[in-house]
Amino acid sequence: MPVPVPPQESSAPSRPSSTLGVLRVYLGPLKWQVAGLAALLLTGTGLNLLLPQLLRAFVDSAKLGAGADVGLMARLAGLYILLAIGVQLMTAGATYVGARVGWTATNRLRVDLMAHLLSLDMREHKERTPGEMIERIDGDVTALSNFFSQFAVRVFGAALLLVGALFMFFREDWRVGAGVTLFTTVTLIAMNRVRKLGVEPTRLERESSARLFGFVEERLAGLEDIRSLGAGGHHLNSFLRTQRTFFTRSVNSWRRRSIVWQLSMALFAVGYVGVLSVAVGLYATGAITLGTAFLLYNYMSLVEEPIDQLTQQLQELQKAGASLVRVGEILALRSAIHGGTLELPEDGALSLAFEDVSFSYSPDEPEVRGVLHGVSFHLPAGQTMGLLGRTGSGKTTLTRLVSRLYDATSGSVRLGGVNVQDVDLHGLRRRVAVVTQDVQLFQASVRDNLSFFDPEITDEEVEAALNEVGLGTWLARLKDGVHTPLPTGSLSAGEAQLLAFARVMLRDPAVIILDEPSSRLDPATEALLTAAMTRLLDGRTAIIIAHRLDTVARADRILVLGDGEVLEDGPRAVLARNSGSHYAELLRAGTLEEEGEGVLA
Ligand SMILES: Nc1ncnc2c1ncn2[C@@H]1O[C@H](COP(=O)(O)OP(=O)(O)OP(=O)(O)O)[C@@H](O)[C@H]1O
Repeated sequence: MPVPVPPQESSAPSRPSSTLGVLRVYLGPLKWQVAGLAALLLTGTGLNLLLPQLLRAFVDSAKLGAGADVGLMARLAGLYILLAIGVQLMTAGATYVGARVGWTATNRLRVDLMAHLLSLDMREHKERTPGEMIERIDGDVTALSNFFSQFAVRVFGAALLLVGALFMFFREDWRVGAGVTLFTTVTLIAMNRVRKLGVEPTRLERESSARLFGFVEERLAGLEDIRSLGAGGHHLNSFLRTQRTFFTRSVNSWRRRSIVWQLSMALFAVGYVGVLSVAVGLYATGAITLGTAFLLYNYMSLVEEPIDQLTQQLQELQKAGASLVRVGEILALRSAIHGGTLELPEDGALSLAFEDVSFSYSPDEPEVRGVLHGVSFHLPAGQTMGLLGRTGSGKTTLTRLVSRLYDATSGSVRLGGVNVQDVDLHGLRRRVAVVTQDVQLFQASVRDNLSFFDPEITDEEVEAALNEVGLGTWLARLKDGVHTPLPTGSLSAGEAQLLAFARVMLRDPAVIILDEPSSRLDPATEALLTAAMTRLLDGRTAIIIAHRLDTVARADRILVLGDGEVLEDGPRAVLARNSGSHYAELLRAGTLEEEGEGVLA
């Protein structure tokens, strides 16, 4: 089984950005299925139009009374049944092929969109909420899927049937044809106008529904806080208000929408009366047979169905159009971060250097002050650097530049002497591991959580990594070992950190960036973490955003950041001896956590 390779900015395949481009790329390879669909629809429509002709022949033969050819009538009835079954089979086939085309095209589009979003750089992600991204991948693509799968079948099929039925009317009598065509045009225009009345109320209803779900999701996520603050009653009241709005908007939108079918029923009642009156009139004058009168009535029902479909689908068509534009916009986004061609060595630690690095989250707005200013340091291979600084001084930002979540606005970041911008991105991210305080766990087995779903990593390797970070006894308690599902939220903060360490162990990176947990852990867990950290950092280059003196004490070097500038950088032992240094001051204060901010300010 091939190992899934995470999408990279540099290797992202070129994806269509225009609306037509999206259609061409995703429907193009399915051209034979689309052709098959058209054939099924055409045949089905043809058969459908033939049925009333058989009915006419049957009625006209029956009218002859005793002289009727019973054999012919039986054959006509048999043929009618066969054709009716044929129509049903064609319709079922067209629905199946349509759905298949729709799902195949949109599944590919969904995968491409997902891969594209994963490959976009952090700047793009910060500009959109995760909810918006989910709406693009799910909501818009589902709208498109409906469009691909149903539009062809419903709209194209309905249009074919309508044109066919009108043609048949003209064939029988051009005056009837002209009358029904006029009726069809007026009905289509009127229903379209009326349908528009429902658009805004429907939008408001959907907005309320989204708000209701958003409300529930947010409150469930913050359940602990809500309970501990005793805010349950307040939130329930807000929930009732949100629900009431949803209800009133739903009723309003239903009322508006119901006008459409009420109008449709009224118009068709008029249409049927008109056609029947004409048919009866023509029959009375002897211009047509009774069978033809039946035929006209039947063709009228073949006009009603497509008009209903067409007006219904028009709204879907508008929705799909808007989705197609939005999907095209997302696919047109290009990551500003591109990988280079150089490969980092596969083994061994690497030195890390910042050379006069400045960085701003908004490089296009010079009036916004950047986060890092002229940062320079050199961390020899295999050494650990303790990174200190008060909140907001730029510590996390500095580490983000190493794995190229962002690129320096000026200056360069070098790994093993090579500018990170010249290195292949996939390779870079494989060699640089980041452990944040906020460990992300997935609804998957322990094994998959550690290996990131890489089947090449064996169970034994996963077990070894867990044992190495001190989670051996925890693992022994699990029912199915590494295959036990790991429910989100089931781990303590310390265990989650240790799992994150085990993940890094499995990857064997050259550089480790570690944002140490700032929350206090119990002494036993701290001891475990410290031991695991020692094993993790052994023989690797590391930056630790340190919150505790213990951790800093293990660092070879110390760098103190203040407002994005290097306040102090040097070997820890030297700084500790220099009583005037920031670091020595911190040591005198006794703890980094409680008093660090005051000292570093
Ligand atoms: N994605 C972002 N977009 C814009 N500004 C950001 C972004 N991330 C951080 N900042 C800003 O950059 C500055 C430095 O943030 P950073 O997270 O690097 O600080 P820090 O030293 O790691 O702080 P802490 O110790 O609280 O984690 C802060 O003013 C912060 O508001």
